Amino acid sequence: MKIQLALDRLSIEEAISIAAEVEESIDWIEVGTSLIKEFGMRSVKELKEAFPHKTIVADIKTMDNANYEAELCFEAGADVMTVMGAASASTIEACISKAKEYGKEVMIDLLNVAQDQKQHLAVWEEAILCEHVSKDDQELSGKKNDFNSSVFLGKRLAVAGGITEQSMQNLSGLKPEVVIIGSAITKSENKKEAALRLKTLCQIQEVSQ
Ligand SMILES: O=C(CO)[C@H](O)[C@H](O)COP(=O)(O)O
Repeated sequence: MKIQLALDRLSIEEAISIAAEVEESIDWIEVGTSLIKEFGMRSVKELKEAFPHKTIVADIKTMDNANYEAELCFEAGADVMTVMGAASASTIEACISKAKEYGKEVMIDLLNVAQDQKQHLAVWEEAILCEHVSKDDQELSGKKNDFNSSVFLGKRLAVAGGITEQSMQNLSGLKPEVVIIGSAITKSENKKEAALRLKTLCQIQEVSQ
């Protein structure tokens, strides 16, 4: 299981500094949607320049205008871009084909995607499908992630949304390729130690699978 560090609601400088602090315990670095909205592609470019050896995920959450947004991400240095699973098939297909052109990857965000639609999305075997509990559902409706009840049909899975050291145990049945963790690291008093504990928990789950 890879840990994708989600960097949200930060300045670019803060994002780089946090990523540097926990670099050894994380695998992929996500330039969060909030950074992309606030600072544009400069955020992706500067994170890639700071961490050229890391996989950089541009969490652009494309809903339309796929070719344009995919080119923006990949030209800025992203290795993976995100597209919403609720977008049209032509939007998702365009992101995947643009990613192939650049030798890059696509993550499909399953926020608000019904189970039958997830089945259709599973045809994109090369893409990573991301089960996601939204910030608003967490913060405004008090929803907790309960990935235990998720029935996952695709080949490559990521999980995101309020994942903590405690909720990591809910992931054992799912065996995700990527665990996306933001606040549990970025808001921790000792980020380095929090990231290390999360990495250890991932390793324990891997050996027990
Ligand atoms: O995509 C996101 C918000 O839409 C976040 O990256 C994702 O939810 C992970 O952050 P956290 O662990 O803080 O919930």
